[in-house]
Amino acid sequence: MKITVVGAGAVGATCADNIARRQLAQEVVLLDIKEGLSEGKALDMFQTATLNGFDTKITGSTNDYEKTKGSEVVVITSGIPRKPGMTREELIGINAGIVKGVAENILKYSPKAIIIIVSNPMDTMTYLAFKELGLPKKRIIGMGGILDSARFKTYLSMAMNVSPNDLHGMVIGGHGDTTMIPLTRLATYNGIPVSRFLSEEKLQQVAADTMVGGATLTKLIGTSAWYAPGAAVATLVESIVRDQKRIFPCSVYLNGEYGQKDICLGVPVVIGAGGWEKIISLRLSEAEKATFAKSADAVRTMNNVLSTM
Ligand SMILES: NC(=O)c1ccc[n+]([C@@H]2O[C@H](COP(=O)([O-])OP(=O)(O)OC[C@H]3O[C@@H](n4cnc5c(N)ncnc54)[C@H](O)[C@@H]3O)[C@@H](O)[C@H]2O)c1
Ligand SMILES: O=C(O)C[C@H](O)C(=O)O
Repeated sequence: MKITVVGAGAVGATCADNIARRQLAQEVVLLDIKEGLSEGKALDMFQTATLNGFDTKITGSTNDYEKTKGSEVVVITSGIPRKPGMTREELIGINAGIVKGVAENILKYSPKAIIIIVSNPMDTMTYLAFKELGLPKKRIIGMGGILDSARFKTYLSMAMNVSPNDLHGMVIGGHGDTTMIPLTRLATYNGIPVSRFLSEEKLQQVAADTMVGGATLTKLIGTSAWYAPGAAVATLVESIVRDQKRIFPCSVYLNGEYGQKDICLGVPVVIGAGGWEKIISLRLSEAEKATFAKSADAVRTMNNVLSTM
């Protein structure tokens, strides 16, 4: 198994590190456009092999796609992150060109790869990759909902003072400050609805904190987050590589599901060796359906910007 991570910045490097530590591949290739960056980070990371107990080979590459040849999974993190006060959507002007160019190069050397899109605005970048590459829809997966759900469970655990590992909950819809939908009604504490433990007001606060989770970190750090994003991508990769058939909310191409067509948006999917294998249809309330439709409208507006570029 060979996995390529494009972009050796904060998220890409953390993702490669998590993939190596979990021994998900024989080789991880880290590629970046910046001279020497990926080679340096790959070597530094490989020097942790005897310390962290893995033997995955980590190779750096400065824009040489030949080294990525035959990758079975490719993660695209290349592109600029937002600064405090910005939205993810503001990154479209620069990141669309980067993602398009990178995806085309990847396809030349790894035509059978499952491609994971991380660069923001993620839902629109996933749609762009799907349209440009012409690959089967199940091989294009946008990562955002796994991270947002991890944040949702973290905020729930802080509000309830319980282990996040006993909490289950999902965030669907767009990966944006105003487009994500934390499904508070369906969240449970080991199968028991969390509404039994938190007031509606507290639950709404958890949802609001989750939605601006990325913006909160960007304000604190000065650039966007990487530990949880890198781990979230590795968790997605693990379900593919180990064919685990786990259910995660991911941005996938919808063709009528959830009442939406011709859009990539976060919905629960089964992730296995084939990429996203099946969309799980949730029984949403009328209010949740309306919020999902609104989220789709906002993402579609961003997708329409692509045709003006
Ligand atoms: N989907 C998510 O959940 C999620 C989470 C975190 C970050 N992000 C997004 O991921 C992206 C990367 O974030 P980061 O913090 O790692 O940024 P970063 O600036 O640390 O790293 C980005 C890297 O991409 C490289 N790059 C730029 N153009 C390239 C090209 N054409 N080919 C190869 N490499 C290229 C840069 O040299 C840089 O090293 C941003 O767009 C950010 O918004 C998404
Ligand atoms: O917040 C960002 O801009 C980066 C990423 O999408 C995140 O949610 O951490």
